[in-house]
Amino acid sequence: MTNRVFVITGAAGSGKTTVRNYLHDKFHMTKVITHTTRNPRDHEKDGVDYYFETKESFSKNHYLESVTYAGNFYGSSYEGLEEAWKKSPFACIVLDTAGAITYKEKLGDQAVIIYLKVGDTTELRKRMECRGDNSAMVAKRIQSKEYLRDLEMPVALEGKAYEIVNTDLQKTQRKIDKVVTQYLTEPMG
Ligand SMILES: Nc1ncnc2c1ncn2[C@@H]1O[C@H](COP(=O)(O)OP(=O)(O)OP(=O)(O)O)[C@@H](O)[C@H]1O
Ligand SMILES: Nc1nc2c(ncn2[C@@H]2O[C@H](COP(=O)(O)O)[C@@H](O)[C@H]2O)c(=O)[nH]1
Repeated sequence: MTNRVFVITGAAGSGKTTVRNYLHDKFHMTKVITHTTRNPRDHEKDGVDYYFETKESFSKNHYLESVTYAGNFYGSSYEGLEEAWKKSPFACIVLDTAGAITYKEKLGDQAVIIYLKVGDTTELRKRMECRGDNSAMVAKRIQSKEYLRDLEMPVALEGKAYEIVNTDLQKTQRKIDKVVTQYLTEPMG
């Protein structure tokens, strides 16, 4: 089976992490843990949700791609992806749209991009607040140019990504199942 990485992208609060966890639980995909300099949220653990870094330690890793998002650095390492593929042929990762574009450019068909769409920005804000995000952080995030950019599928991903509207989570899961099944059942190359 060809190694693939399922890249879940979309705006903050659109449900990327929820879908990534579904891919892990249902299809046993290995999660690629990324690196960030932002502070952990209350429930987040180092090495599980992210590798939490200082600016100095962040700069020492070897990244396939890295970005600045709402004033913090984020990056995904080559080693993280290779390690994930040693455990299972299908890996999954959560990235902003800039990272998703880079994955598609660098990995071609090995990167399966799923863009989650939630058009209602009031709903996105509500989801972040319900998740327990600090309200000052939410206010900063929704004013960031990266958040505003990720509200729409980027032109560079048109025709190269699956777009799934994530309002009803059960419907989303069914659509995700259809996408993944195509790759599970493809003939040997
Ligand atoms: N379809 C849905 N309907 C309602 N709530 C949802 C849905 N999908 C996810 N959520 C909830 O919305 C909140 C945000 O989801 P999640 O953390 O997965 O988003 P995210 O895109 O990873 O966000 P971020 O980029 O800010 O980390 C969570 O509390 C999650 O349980
Ligand atoms: N391009 C990358 N984007 C990443 C990476 N790790 C996470 N992210 C995305 O950043 C924003 C903000 O994340 P948050 O956890 O602070 O809400 C979100 O869109 C993530 O998907 C990465 O390594 N590269």
